[in-house]
This record gives sequence, C-alpha cells and structure tokens, in this order.
Amino acid sequence: MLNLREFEAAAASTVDRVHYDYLAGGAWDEVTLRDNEAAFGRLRLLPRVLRGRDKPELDVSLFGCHAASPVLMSPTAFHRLVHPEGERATARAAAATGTIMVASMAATVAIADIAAAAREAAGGVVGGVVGGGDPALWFQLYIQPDLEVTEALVARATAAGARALVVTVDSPVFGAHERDRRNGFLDLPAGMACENMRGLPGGEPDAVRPIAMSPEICWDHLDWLRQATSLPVVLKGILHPEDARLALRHGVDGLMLSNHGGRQLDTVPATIDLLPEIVAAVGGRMPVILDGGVRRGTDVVKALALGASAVGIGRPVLWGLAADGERGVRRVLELLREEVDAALALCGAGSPRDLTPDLVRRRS
Ligand SMILES: Cc1cc2nc3c(=O)[nH]c(=O)nc-3n(C[C@H](O)[C@H](O)[C@H](O)COP(=O)(O)O)c2cc1C
Ligand SMILES: CCCCC(=O)C(=O)O
Repeated sequence: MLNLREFEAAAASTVDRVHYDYLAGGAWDEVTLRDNEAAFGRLRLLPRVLRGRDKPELDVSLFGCHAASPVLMSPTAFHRLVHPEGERATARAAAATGTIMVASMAATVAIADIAAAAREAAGGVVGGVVGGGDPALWFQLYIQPDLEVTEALVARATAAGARALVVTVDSPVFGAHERDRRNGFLDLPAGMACENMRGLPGGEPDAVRPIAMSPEICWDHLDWLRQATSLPVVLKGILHPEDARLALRHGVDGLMLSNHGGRQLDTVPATIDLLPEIVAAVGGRMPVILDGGVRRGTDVVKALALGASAVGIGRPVLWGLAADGERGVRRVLELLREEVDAALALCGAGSPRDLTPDLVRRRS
C-alpha cells in the first residue's frame, strides 16, 4: 500500500456493505463529508527554498503527552466492527508509533483494556522512560445528563491512565445517517457492546447503558466537569468563533476543530476553511487540533501552516484496521508520517513550527 487511498479501497472490499457504509457515511446529503476533503484540494502550498534546514523534527507535545508525529487518532466508535481485536489492535499501533490515541467512549473494548494493550505494545517504555507512566491515551466523553454516570466514566478513564478528556459537544442529537437508515443498521452485532458503558451506577452490574446524546447539555455541565477532574479538558466540535472564545472563558484547555467527519450537522463548513477564524479567536491561548478530511501529508502541512497544533484522522485508522489489523493501522500512521516529513522538507521547514500561513494559497 502506497497511500491512504489504497487502504480506503482495501477496507471497502473487506468490510461488509452495511458496516462500511456506517464508517464511510455522513449526515443527510453528505455535503460536509465531501467538502472536508475538497477544501484541502482548493488550497495550494507555496514552499520556501534554500533555507538550509536539518532533517525535519516532527514531534509535538500536547498536554504533557509527547508524540512522534503531529497526527493523532481522532475518536471513532466500534473498532470491533471492522477487526476482531478492535481497539486493542488500534492501541498497540498507536503505542508502537508514538501516536496519541483518543479512545472513543463508544469503544467496543473498555478503556482499561485499551490502556493495557498500549502499555504492552510500548514494552513498558513510555515517553522514552522504562516504566515511564501512562501511554499517550486520551478519552473522548459525551457528557451524560446523569452526572453520576458521567463521573463514573471520568473515574474509569482516569484510573486507566488517560491523560486528557476530549468532550464532544457537537452531538445534542445523533446525526441523521441515511445510509444506516436505508441499511437498517441500528445495533452492534451480538457479542459486541460499548464496554465503557457496562456496569455504571444506577444499572445492573453487567448491564450496558445506552449512550445518551442530549440537547440539555450546556456550559454549566462543562463548569461542573472542569471542577470534577484535574485532567486537561479539550472540546471537540466547536465551530463558531464565539464558542471558541466562550471555551477560553470556561477554562477549557484545548479545542478539536471538528465537524465529526460530516456526520452531525450537514452543510457546516469544511474544518480547514474554518481554521484561520478559530485560530484567530483563540489567539494562541490554547492548542487547536483539526480533524476532517486529512488524507495526505500535504493536508497535514496545510493545517499546521494555518495554525493547527496537530491534526486528527478518523476514517483512515479504520481503513488500516479493516485492511490489516494492528499492522494496517501502523502502516497508515507511518505512511502519513513519511509524507509529512517529506512535505515539510519540500516546504523548507525544519519543524511544524516553521510553517506559516503565507505558505498556503487558495486556488483562484
Ligand atoms: C465511524 C466513525 C465513528 C466515529 N465515532 C466518534 C465517536 O465515538 N466520538 C466522537 O467524538 N467522534 C466520532 N467520530 C468522528 C471522528 O472523531 C472525527 O471527527 C472524524 O472522523 C474526522 O474526519 P475523518 O474521518 O475525515 O478523518 C466518528 C467518525 C467515524 C467515521
Ligand atoms: C454512540 C456512538 C457514536 C458514534 C459516532 O459518533 C459516529 O458514528 O459518528
């Protein structure tokens, strides 16, 4: 496999149609889904030359997590749908490549087991130190209206060693995925469940509680969460610059600029088109991580040049997992890292910090 597109094709021919449609699809007319990729295609890179730089350094640090690459794994649900080892395989690939993994609350493997798989793959070496603590694992959270349940989820993630909470705020209701409606995809197959939701307060010890997406969630919940945890809190799914400013006022530590891969409100802008406005609103006071449509090293370089601290990939991880399990995910991450490395060098940059907005031009 030479690039991520080849993994996409491999996944499309491996995963059965119903489940492939679930991972590939978006909301309603899929306008935003298409635009996330198309918007990168409307941008051109304008490199600098003769800058005499060393080989590029790709590593980044976010909330005390050191990563070998500015590309992290955005949270995606249900990895066991595409591979029997599910999130365990994904976590091993992340650990082996020094990639930050954001585990989904809707994972089909519990966060403690994901963390254990990551530790095992890192061979007890984390951050270059033997026995060096927790892997670069973050936990994605949908705040549940029942705060006791939310608290239990946060406690589990914290006990597992998660280093940040990524709170998804673009889902007051679940997006309308018409492919899934047409296919009748409503539930996980027998033997698979959202393991983080098992045995929570107020239920039977072994019962799996459904994930609530609730329009009631508001900034008060965020304030409550802020005081309930000492972990960094990252908001995922903020699109309006005024909400980015509000996030700063509420003591949030970072943003994931994301439209959920075009799966929530359709017809919102492509994330790369919104990035300059959000970066301006934040004014360097917290990191902005972009996801949506990142498929090439040049996409990563464009986002970093326009002010992102890092980027996330969603579907490409699932393509790698479907195609070849842990090895496939590793290969996806390595391919992208090699492309970023080469694109940085070709831009005359020695590190992501050398990338500036003047290197990006809009195609006329
Ligand atoms: C199959 C699938 C499942 C997802 N599950 C979650 C999830 O559980 N929580 C969440 O915050 N985002 C979820 N997302 C959104 C991703 O975190 C991410 O924003 C998006 O996939 C990025 O776009 P990309 O797929 O074009 O890279 C999911 C996306 C896909 C494709
Ligand atoms: C409760 C499952 C959430 C999955 C999700 O966020 C998505 O499919 O986009």
